[in-house]
Amino acid sequence: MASSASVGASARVDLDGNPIKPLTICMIGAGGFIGSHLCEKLMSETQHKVLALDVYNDKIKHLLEPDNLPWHGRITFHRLNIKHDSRLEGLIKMSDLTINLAAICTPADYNTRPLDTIYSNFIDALPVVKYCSENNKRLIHFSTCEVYGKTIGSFLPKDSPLRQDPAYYVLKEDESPCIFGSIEKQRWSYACAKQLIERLIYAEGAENGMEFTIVRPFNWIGPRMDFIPGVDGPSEGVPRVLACFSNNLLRGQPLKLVDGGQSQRTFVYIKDAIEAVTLMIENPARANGHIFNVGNPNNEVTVRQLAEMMIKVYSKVSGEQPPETPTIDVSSKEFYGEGYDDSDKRIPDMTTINRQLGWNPKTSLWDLLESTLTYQHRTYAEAIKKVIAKPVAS
Ligand SMILES: NC(=O)c1ccc[n+]([C@@H]2O[C@H](COP(=O)([O-])OP(=O)(O)OC[C@H]3O[C@@H](n4cnc5c(N)ncnc54)[C@H](O)[C@@H]3O)[C@@H](O)[C@H]2O)c1
Ligand SMILES: O=c1ccn([C@@H]2O[C@H](COP(=O)(O)OP(=O)(O)O[C@H]3OC[C@@H](O)[C@H](O)[C@H]3O)[C@@H](O)[C@H]2O)c(=O)[nH]1
Repeated sequence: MASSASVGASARVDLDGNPIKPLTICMIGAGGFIGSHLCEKLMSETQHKVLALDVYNDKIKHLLEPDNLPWHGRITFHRLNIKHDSRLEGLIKMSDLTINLAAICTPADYNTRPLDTIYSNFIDALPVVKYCSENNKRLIHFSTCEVYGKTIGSFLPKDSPLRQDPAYYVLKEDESPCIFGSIEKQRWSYACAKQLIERLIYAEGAENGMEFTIVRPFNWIGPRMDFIPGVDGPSEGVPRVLACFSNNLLRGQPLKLVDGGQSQRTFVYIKDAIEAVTLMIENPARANGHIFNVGNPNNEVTVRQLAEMMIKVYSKVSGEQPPETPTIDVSSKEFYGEGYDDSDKRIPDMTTINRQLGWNPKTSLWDLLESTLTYQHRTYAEAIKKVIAKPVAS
């Protein structure tokens, strides 16, 4: 099987050996964490054109300027909010493929801004699906591993041996149920909105023949994820865990473990995950009609173990001593507020993506943290020193 990434740009072939035709891709949410890495990959390794739509472009500025970049003319930025912009349909019509990444996707928002979360993840995605269906355009939609919610095993007694049986916790696209908490646990507003848009896309495929692929990312992490509060984001903002812990490390503060850091996650390096998305883009016959878990089942840790590893790696890359009190426990109510709840464990089943696209992640958790924290230190350490030195206005 020929790898699409291993051959030169001029002679690139898909997984079945057919030459890859250059596509025009309408990428919505291109200015975010995943979008910025996908744009980088598409510009440096392929001949595809990208219409990059977002309200911000800070994370892709290096791809847009200056004019003499080798991919000049293949990427154009369109500053627009898909909630209310009549240009959206035209841009989808001009493209061969639409990729929708736009979303509110930070857990601190799910229980505190549930309306914005539901609108962003369901209502705002509706016109994108409609325009793709009506205009016979292919759609790659970004959903989430959160649609699985909690594992079946989490409902078994604590000492049940069945908890060790993968049948009770491995998450399979075509078999696992979606298990959310009660309505007052507003954490699940995001997962529920994502689930309904998945069902709508699936139904468009079944009833109207729309060509679609749904991606369920399992904690993709790497450089440019979210923001560092008080530097390139609001001081009171709460980003996802990688940026929360990076912020604590940069400031020499203890890392906060929500409810003791007992939840488990599998983390995958963004650059590995982007390889999977590129395969989906360039192998429509293998990707259409499928839902794909994209994660790294070998990189499982509790949040406490993640914190401990990040402390060690940061000390290595920065040359600084770890904080005297490395971690502290905080309750979820104190950290996220009322209505928070959590996924207990997230191991992706890899059968579908292995079979359809032959993809496997490569990077260990230690290695991906080393490159990511090197980036965080290089990008933010000086800025943090300045913020800390600034006298607080009285
Ligand atoms: N990073 C992960 O591990 C992860 C995990 C599961 C799911 N996802 C999903 O992947 C997608 C991308 O995630 P990300 O980590 O890059 O998030 P991100 O927040 O970095 O990127 C989302 C981008 O969408 C843009 N956007 C939001 N609403 C918009 C609107 N109305 N109009 C125009 N642009 C808008 C934002 O400005 C942002 O740049 C999301 O759908 C998210 O739910 C990501
Ligand atoms: O400072 C912190 C931040 C977070 N946490 C914990 O770390 C874990 C991971 O938190 P993240 O912020 O990365 O978010 P989650 O993994 O819960 O959800 C994410 O999963 C997939 C995507 O859809 C979203 O990007 C997001 O919802 C949670 O258990 C959270 O409670 C801490 O213990 N301390």
